[in-house]
Amino acid sequence: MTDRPGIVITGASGRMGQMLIKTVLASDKCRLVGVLERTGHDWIGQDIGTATGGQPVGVAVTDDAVEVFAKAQAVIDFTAPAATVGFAGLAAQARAVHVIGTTGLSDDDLKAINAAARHAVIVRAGNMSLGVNLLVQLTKKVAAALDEDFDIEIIEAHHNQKVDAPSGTALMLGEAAAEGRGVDLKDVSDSGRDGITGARKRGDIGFSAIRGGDIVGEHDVLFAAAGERIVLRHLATDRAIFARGALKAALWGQDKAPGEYDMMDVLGI
Ligand SMILES: NC(=O)C1=CN([C@@H]2O[C@H](COP(=O)(O)OP(=O)(O)OC[C@H]3O[C@@H](n4cnc5c(N)ncnc54)[C@H](O)[C@@H]3O)[C@@H](O)[C@H]2O)C=CC1
Ligand SMILES: O=C(O)C1=N[C@H](C(=O)O)C[C@H](O)C1
Repeated sequence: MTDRPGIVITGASGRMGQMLIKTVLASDKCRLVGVLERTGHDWIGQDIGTATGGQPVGVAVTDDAVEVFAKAQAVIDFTAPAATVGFAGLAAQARAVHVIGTTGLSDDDLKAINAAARHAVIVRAGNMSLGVNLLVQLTKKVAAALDEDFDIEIIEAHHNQKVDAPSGTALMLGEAAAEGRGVDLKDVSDSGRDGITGARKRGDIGFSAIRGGDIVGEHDVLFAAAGERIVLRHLATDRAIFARGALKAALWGQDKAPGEYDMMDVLGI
């Protein structure tokens, strides 16, 4: 039984942290060997089962990443950019697969993550669900088939606690649309319109973000031309879809060579 990979979950009390812990505990393909929270959090030292209102599971919440990563074959990390960059170095030192779901990463953060991937397997994606990763492929195909008579707009909606915009998923979709069109997203991205913006520039890829209530995550890719519109849509109604994808990535990464991978690699699509 001990050959099942040991998994550490970071951000144990977060929306995704709690869903990931549930998913790992319910799986017969892995073991939960540690859960991490930020220093000063009320749950530090408590059993994660009792902290979440259930029976003890024999895993105490810790704030010591070095100690807990040493027990891990994989670290699944949905936290915040500064935390994730630190964890990338520490997971690489422990030679643990690092599955990164955290979004809002800067170019410098991405460089640091890429450097850590020289020593260990990192799987990173702004969205770990099967549906969104298929939508990314569809977006690339549709964008390649249409010319700039079709304006591309990406509209996303999330809960009122989300701190980054556009969402990681919206950026994945934007990158896919830009790739399909053979352009660099940095040159055509248009987000945060406000005031007298002027007419829409032909060829731009626009982003709009809605924040409200408990929306789990909704993404539309709109191709709008004179006289017709195509809308590609993904609606997430349960965070379990992200947790399932992340666990799949953690298991997939066990026999891979060091490097940075994404969910397309994991799903083989
Ligand atoms: N790639 C994907 O499929 C998905 C990505 N996300 C992303 O995951 C991230 C987290 O989302 P939520 O769970 O909704 O946020 P949340 O705010 O509910 O949870 C984040 C948790 O990380 C903890 N944390 C922050 N710094 C830490 C540190 N240094 N050490 C240990 N723990 C630390 C916080 O205390 C908190 O418990 C966001 O960036 C979000 O966009 C969310 C859902 C799906
Ligand atoms: O913060 C969230 O909740 C989500 N974040 C990811 C993103 O930024 O796209 C994935 C999902 O949409 C939920």
